[in-house]
Amino acid sequence: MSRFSVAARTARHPAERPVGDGDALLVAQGVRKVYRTGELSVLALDDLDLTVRSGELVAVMGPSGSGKTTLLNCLSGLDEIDGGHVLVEGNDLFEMSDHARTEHRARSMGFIFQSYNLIPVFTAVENVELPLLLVGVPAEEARERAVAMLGRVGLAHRERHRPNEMSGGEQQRVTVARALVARPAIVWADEPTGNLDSAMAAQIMDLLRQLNADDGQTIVLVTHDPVIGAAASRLIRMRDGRLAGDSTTVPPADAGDAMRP
Ligand SMILES: Nc1ncnc2c1ncn2[C@@H]1O[C@H](COP(=O)(O)OP(=O)(O)OP(=O)(O)O)[C@@H](O)[C@H]1O
Repeated sequence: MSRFSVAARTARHPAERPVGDGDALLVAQGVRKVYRTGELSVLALDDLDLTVRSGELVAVMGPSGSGKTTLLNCLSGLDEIDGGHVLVEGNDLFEMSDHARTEHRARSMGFIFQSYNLIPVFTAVENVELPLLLVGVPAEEARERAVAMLGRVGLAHRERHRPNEMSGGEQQRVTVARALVARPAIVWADEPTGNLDSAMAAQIMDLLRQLNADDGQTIVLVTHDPVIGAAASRLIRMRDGRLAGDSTTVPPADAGDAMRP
């Protein structure tokens, strides 16, 4: 077991949301997305159906241009769709006003991007507490929860560091802490290990696996890396805007360790 796994276990929070009961958390039905540029149009999602259950760790793979990032952006409500429905915890994202969708996203979703997207003038703990402050958690409680979350990702000693004072792997662990601190229903990650070397990538995936296993945190991640994909509990393959494969596996408990060079 890695030191991150130990930290995650020993500093565990009580779950604030019932998890892992196999209920459908997200249901996408007949989702279509068309990009139009002048006369050209690209059908990026083609009548796509997908159900994600509470507690799943889903990897989305597929060739470049197959629609992985579009799927993430549309199913999280970051981008508009051209047809179909996306229900998150029973709420149809695209029947809400833009304002309501933004609020719903802030309360029920966390995001991890390849490029970290941390606020450069904020310290690690200020970055992590931000999602809590945005949904009205009192400052003192937000700070306590952010500090605890940084401990869980193995960064207690970096609390007061700014992003440019941390390694890429450390910055990505801060973004993991920021994405999970509010215990969102679902965390979306687009190439979360894309900027990291293989050892750092393995640490981040190990951390995500541990948070998924300990808290039942639902995570959907897009990756090009077959090693990362194999460490997920469910692997979805995309081709031409459609699902081309969907397999559920139970990776061995030490899959994270096996990824390490
Ligand atoms: N903003 C956009 N405007 C026009 N076309 C777009 C836009 N974004 C994506 N596309 C097109 O939509 C299709 C799906 O793109 P998407 O980025 O979702 O694929 P992807 O599988 O994530 O690719 P990659 O692995 O290269 O990141 C591609 O044909 C792409 O060229």
